[in-house]
Amino acid sequence: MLRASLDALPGVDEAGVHARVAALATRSVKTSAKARAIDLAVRMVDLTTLEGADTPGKVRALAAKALRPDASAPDVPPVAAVCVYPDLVPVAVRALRGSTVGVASVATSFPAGRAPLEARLADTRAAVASGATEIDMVIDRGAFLTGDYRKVYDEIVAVREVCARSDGEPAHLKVILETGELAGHDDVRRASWLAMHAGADFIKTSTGKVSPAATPDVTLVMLQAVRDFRAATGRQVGVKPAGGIRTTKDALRNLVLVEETVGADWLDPRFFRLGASSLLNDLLMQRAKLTTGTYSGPDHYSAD
Ligand SMILES: O=C[C@H](O)COP(=O)(O)O
Repeated sequence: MLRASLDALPGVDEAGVHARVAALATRSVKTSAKARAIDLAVRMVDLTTLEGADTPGKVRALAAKALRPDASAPDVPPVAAVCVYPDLVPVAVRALRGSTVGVASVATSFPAGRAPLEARLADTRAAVASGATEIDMVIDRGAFLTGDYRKVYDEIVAVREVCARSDGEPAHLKVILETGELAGHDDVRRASWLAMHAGADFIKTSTGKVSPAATPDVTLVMLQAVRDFRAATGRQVGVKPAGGIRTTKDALRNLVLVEETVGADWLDPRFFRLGASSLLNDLLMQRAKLTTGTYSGPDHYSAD
């Protein structure tokens, strides 16, 4: 049944996707709309640190930046969430308590996911128990590539179950497809539908540890999937490109893709996020340039 419905999906017109992305890349955002677009992009950032060398101090600094991205411009909005490894969730939760900024955690033995399911569920439970409000899980790409869609589906359902929180509001589940390891756009479409059928709140392109990561082509295919999934089921699923998004130009290009593919309903941090470790300062620099006419050097901002 699951396989039949995934096999029934039409193939992706790769050349058509590429041409559409190229056409949209020539769209410029008018200066009058640019400031608003940059602020929206800031509100959509999942400010990420996923390094073996991460420390509580680094996460506290990141949380401070998430709350007030630019110390010299209090009107810059906070970001959507900080994204950290599970062991650093308690630090982020303490630093962000009482704010609107979420705490996302990459559970399920990120980034490879190569651990027994029980270990991946325990990883997720621990992150949720520590207060994570969002879980970014990886799918089993090995199972997906060998066609074992049922296994991938069942594991997403199982992770979703342990996202339940004692306060009644389940942690939002973002399902990372790691598109750079899939076999092509047809796979991206199939994996998107599989994840959405299994209950994903968001589908996310990449871990940021594999190249290519969030290419505009892949993001477009995933946007088409969430659009068609809502038309078929009535449920609106979010999209999170992540990995390699570094510049304001990249961010605004993503917003154009959203507007032109799925429309204004997705131009909201509840339905579109930008997973990035080094984007925020460029957004702040471009924003300051619009207001003051000059660039502040990178030293003006604390590290992303
Ligand atoms: O989930 C987010 C990604 O790990 C961020 O990747 P990046 O370091 O290339 O921005």
